[in-house]
Amino acid sequence: MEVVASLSRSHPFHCPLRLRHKRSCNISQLSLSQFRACKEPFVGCSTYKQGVLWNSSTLNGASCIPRKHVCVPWYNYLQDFNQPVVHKQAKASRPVAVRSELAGTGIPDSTHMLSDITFGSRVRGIGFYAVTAIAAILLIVLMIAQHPFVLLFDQYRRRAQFSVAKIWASLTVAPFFKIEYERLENLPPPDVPAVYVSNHQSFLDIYTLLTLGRSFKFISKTGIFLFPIIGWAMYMLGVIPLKRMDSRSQMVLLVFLQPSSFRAMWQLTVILFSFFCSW
Ligand SMILES: CCCCCCCCCCCCCCCC(=O)OC[C@@H](O)COP(=O)(O)O
Repeated sequence: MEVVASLSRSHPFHCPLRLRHKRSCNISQLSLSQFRACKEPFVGCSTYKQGVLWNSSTLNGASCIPRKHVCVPWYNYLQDFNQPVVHKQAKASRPVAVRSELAGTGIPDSTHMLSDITFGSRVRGIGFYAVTAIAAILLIVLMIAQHPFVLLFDQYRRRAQFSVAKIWASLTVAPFFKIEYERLENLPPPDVPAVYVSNHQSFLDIYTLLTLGRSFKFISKTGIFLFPIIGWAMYMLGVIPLKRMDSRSQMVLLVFLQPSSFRAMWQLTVILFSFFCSW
């Protein structure tokens, strides 16, 4: 997993985080762009052209898949926070190589065939989901119990809930992956408002980010809130819902990202996933 951080549009710097599989050298890449929106309000995206595919059947290894558009830069949306510019660029294509591959219609040399999925990989995939489900079922009780107190004493940052989420993510990841953090010191302090953009090459970036133990305000598509337990946890964590194709919902998000908005006042850190850039 790799993080790209930038404090200004002209002077980006890199602070990679790597998420390695214990048995292989495959790396799940994630890139984030971080900006102190209070000083220079803009949001950016990664320029990575390689996607990394993970699913329950391929936990034994990641398959790099080419992506035509990792994201469309958000600069055009947010050049002026007071007057957001409507992006006229053609809609970027969605990364559908995963589905194509499973349907046997993927890019020929991009991924392995279904027949390559070993029994061991299947077992590991099932094990991963079993561990994450059991951990979630146990920990959601704790989250529900402490939620009234969280709302009373820490309504905005919800640190206690993020601590539980960190435990959940750590318990899930530990048996299957070894997370190596590099240049973590380049990240701003937790109480500095910032916007991070993840290229969301796999769902593992969520686990990895949660292990940092920071009170991120994730942006999520609304459909995920419907998942039992995970959706409840997201609600209690204060995850911000976004209807991707709904212009009103998009505008609400843009207002939320303004430096003068509540985000800056609350000293929050926002996580955006880059697929939101390719509406
Ligand atoms: C005790 C249990 C604790 C559980 C904690 C759960 C914390 C979840 C953190 C919220 C992260 C939500 C991020 C969702 C991002 C998102 O919206 O992903 C959608 C993408 O995939 C692509 O969707 P699609 O293009 O439709 O395939």
